[in-house]
Amino acid sequence: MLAGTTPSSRDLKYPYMAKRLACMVISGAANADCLNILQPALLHQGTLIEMKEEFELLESTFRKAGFQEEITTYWYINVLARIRINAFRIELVASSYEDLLSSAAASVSCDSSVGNAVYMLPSFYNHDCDPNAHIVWLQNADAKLKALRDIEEGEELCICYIDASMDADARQKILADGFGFECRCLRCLSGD
Ligand SMILES: C[S@@+](CC[C@H](N)C(=O)[O-])C[C@H]1O[C@@H](n2cnc3c(N)ncnc32)[C@H](O)[C@@H]1O
Repeated sequence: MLAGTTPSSRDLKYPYMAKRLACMVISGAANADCLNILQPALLHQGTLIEMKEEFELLESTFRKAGFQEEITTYWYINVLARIRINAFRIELVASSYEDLLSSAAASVSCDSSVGNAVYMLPSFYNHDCDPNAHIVWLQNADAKLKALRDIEEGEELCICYIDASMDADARQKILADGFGFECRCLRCLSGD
């Protein structure tokens, strides 16, 4: 797991996590290729330019601090592209599992997460606007998978990446803008 407390601006979240990973790689605490197994986000040209500029700043900071150069622009962009669609917002559940989808929707809207992290196995769960499972955090940053209904043997486990209470157009827009895909789940295909 790659974790970090949330910086004040949500926009700073992903570069912040990438910088933490860079420090872990330089110190030998993590392998440089530890996120390579995860699917990367498709990045627009403007985003790539921003990331290159961020990396130049990071590189000059490391150089001033006397670190040998061990990471490259390519590495930095590769990491950010993976963090972008695989990071989870950690929201501790107060006391019960009741009404998990409402709780997830509330946490998305009020930005009350206690941090963000990338988890390897949960990163492989695809999205569904009518999910059969949900990731929860109880006392700490250990992610638990909770079934939301009975699940048939062989049925794919899917979680919802966003607030499922929104209408289909709003959901599609957020998934396209934030995750770079057109949702093809049954609920979206039915227009609900
Ligand atoms: C966190 S990854 C999920 C795991 C990924 N499918 C894999 O094989 O590693 C998120 C990516 O999976 C794909 N994906 C997930 N749910 C989807 C859905 N409902 N419709 C279309 N693509 C989806 C998209 O490419 C999205 O950017």
